[in-house]
Amino acid sequence: MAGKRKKFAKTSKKSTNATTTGNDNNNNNNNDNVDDKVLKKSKAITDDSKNVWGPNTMTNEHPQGTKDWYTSIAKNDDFEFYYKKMNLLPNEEDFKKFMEWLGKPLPTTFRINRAIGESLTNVVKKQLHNIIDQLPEKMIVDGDVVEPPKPLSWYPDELAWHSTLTKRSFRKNDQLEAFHKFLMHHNNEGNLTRQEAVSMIPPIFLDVEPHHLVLDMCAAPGSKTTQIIEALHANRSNSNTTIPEGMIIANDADVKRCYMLVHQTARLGSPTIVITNHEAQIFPLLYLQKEGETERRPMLFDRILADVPCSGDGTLRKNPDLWKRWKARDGAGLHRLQSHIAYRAANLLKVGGRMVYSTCSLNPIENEAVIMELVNRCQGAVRIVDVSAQYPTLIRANGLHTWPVIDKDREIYQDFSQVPETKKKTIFPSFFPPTEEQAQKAGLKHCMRVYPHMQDTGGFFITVLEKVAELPDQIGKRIKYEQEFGQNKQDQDTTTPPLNDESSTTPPLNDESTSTTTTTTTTTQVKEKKSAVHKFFEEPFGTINEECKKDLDVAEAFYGINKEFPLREQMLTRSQGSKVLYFASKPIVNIVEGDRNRRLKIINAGLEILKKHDEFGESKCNYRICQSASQWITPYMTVHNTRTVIMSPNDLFTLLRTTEPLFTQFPKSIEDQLEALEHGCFIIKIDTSLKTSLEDANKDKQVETPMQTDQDDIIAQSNGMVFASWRGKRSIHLLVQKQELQLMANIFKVTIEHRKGDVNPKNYRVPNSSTESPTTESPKNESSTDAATSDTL
Ligand SMILES: C[S@@+](CC[C@H](N)C(=O)[O-])C[C@H]1O[C@@H](n2cnc3c(N)ncnc32)[C@H](O)[C@@H]1O
Repeated sequence: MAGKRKKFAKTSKKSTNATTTGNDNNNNNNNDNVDDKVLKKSKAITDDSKNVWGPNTMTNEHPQGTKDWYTSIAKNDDFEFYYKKMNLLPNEEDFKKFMEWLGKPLPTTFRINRAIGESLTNVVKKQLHNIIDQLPEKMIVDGDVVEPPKPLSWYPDELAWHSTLTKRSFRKNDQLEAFHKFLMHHNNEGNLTRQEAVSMIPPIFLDVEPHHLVLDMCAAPGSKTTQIIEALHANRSNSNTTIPEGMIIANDADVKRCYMLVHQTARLGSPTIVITNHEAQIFPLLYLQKEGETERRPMLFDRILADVPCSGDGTLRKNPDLWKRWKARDGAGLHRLQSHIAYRAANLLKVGGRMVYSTCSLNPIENEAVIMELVNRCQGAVRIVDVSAQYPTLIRANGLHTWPVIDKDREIYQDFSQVPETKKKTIFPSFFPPTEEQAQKAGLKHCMRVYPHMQDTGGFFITVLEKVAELPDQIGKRIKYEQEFGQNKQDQDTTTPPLNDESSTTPPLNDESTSTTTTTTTTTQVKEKKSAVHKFFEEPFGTINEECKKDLDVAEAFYGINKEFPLREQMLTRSQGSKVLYFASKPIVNIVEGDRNRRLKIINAGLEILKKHDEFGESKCNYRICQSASQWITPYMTVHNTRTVIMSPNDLFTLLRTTEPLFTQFPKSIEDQLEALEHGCFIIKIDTSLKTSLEDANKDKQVETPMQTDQDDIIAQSNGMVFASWRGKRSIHLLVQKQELQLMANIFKVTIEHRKGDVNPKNYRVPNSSTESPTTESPKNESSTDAATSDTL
């Protein structure tokens, strides 16, 4: 596969790569309110994303964002009282440091997206090292010593970086200009994702492999989802064109935030993703049909991430406004929802599978208490995994074994018997710590706590769990299922035990309080509640019909797509006769095919691969290739087929510089190929090894050569790039969003020249095969029609 395959699936100029956040869970313990709060928070996240580099609250004009401002705002007596009593850090000095670091601005951290392919990853790393080499070891900005960016020691392959530099420092120090430009440029390009360091931890402990079926239960805005997608594409390299076997379902209860997920993941151009809109605690059981079997069987996941909604006090450095609002009851109010989600995760996990439970909260009621509740409820079927040997340079504290329960009036209870009747509606037995013996038996110390002062980050809680047996209430259901289908045989691979279905899962937690609880949301109430955020209007996905298959026969012949490409088998559509076809990995198609999976509320699945182009005029094939999927299909287009034209980086400059370059603007050999090409869609592939010979060819033709030797790194980025393009009468047009082309032109330092005759380059007119003029022959409004889709660079 071309090393640059992802390069062409980027839609994001300003990524909404906000890091994880807890819910804004003020003043109540009713889980139903989560949704409204989430909506508000979702707005906050969108707004945050505008501020691409530097702490979110930072502006240059306002004292907000200065060190002193942080120190002054970082105060909340209740918070300090609560966590002191919780004995979070028994050593007084450590607790002091913890409080002190919570009052400091959060450094900027970013991740190089591994999914961009090996060669581009190396180019980005090399550029970064070059910039850092030019910086002094220490710089003074605003009287403070600032250091050049450093890789996070614990993150694999130098892919995650940390910098104490902020927007403010960039503006105040000329030496930092190159670094600032690097960040802006690669962030816009989708090569980097800004993400809090601690938020990168859960996915790396999930240990995702390319064939895995993964569920990300609370996924929006999607920074961890993108990490998981990268792991599913881990085999992606220049030489490996294999289409991934695995899949990730990225789910969120908030439909608006699901669209943030669509946007965030579109940049990666992956056929492995499905975005769904369910409450995680009642995520439906899906059914897969294995090869050679006639019946569908319950589908269990290899990996599940439960990055649950939480009170979010681990994000105080990033969201200092939270200091004013922090309340002990915020965490308590989410405990039961978190427990339900964790139990549903355990339910949907394969035996032998791994799940990670995480929060950006420091509160044991949302963390260890939830884990203990899960372990107890699963009666040995789920165990906490000791991962202390993994990522040893990541500094972390052990999970707590004990903690008091403290209410809003600062009353402290050591066990449930001390709780007055009036408070039993809000304080549950599962809030309380286990006995020391139980904690040891469960391995509670293997939970991980990351505190701000340990390595200059936010706070996070992470626990890795493994399912070692079927859950007690799954066993009876499996036997019943096997009897029903006459398959009373043992599954050898442990992957298919039937389990709780949506309707029968997440029964109330097994604590005595459940029956007396009136204010806590039960599963039934959750299901019955039709909140506005759950309205779902998406057209369902389905497989393609016979008529469409006939069209695909034509497309196959037209583009010279070889039989190894699953053109019909891995194709989805939203309605028969729809203009768009989607390419998806096998398990996704399998799910969509199953009638029993109809209740799955799919927002998006796979990626757009073929689109009808009725309005484009003359072509033998009804479908054009979408830019987002061109990286996947191009390696399967036969070399001798004329619908792939190999060009040099010089030709790329010509393509970028001129909105619709004439065939005659290219070297003779390419001009001839373009002349010989039938009208319609084709693929341009950039090959940097053609550089020298085509420079020579350009000389003969006296074509300007914009390439300069000091641009080598940038030029290397173009190797393997593929562009869906349109062959007109005498000129060609890239089927790529206009803004993406502009961005590329910026990267390659090319000024776009609009040729005489480009009346309105933003709004091309429809080409007409009989009357088209060479200067205005491209598809109508190509860029803007695709703007909301993933059909982009
Ligand atoms: C901590 S954030 C997740 C952050 C995300 N994992 C990331 O890394 O970008 C929690 C998410 O849970 C969602 N949420 C809240 N209640 C939920 C529920 N019952 N089921 C599923 N998602 C829920 C919120 O909309 C929010 O997007």
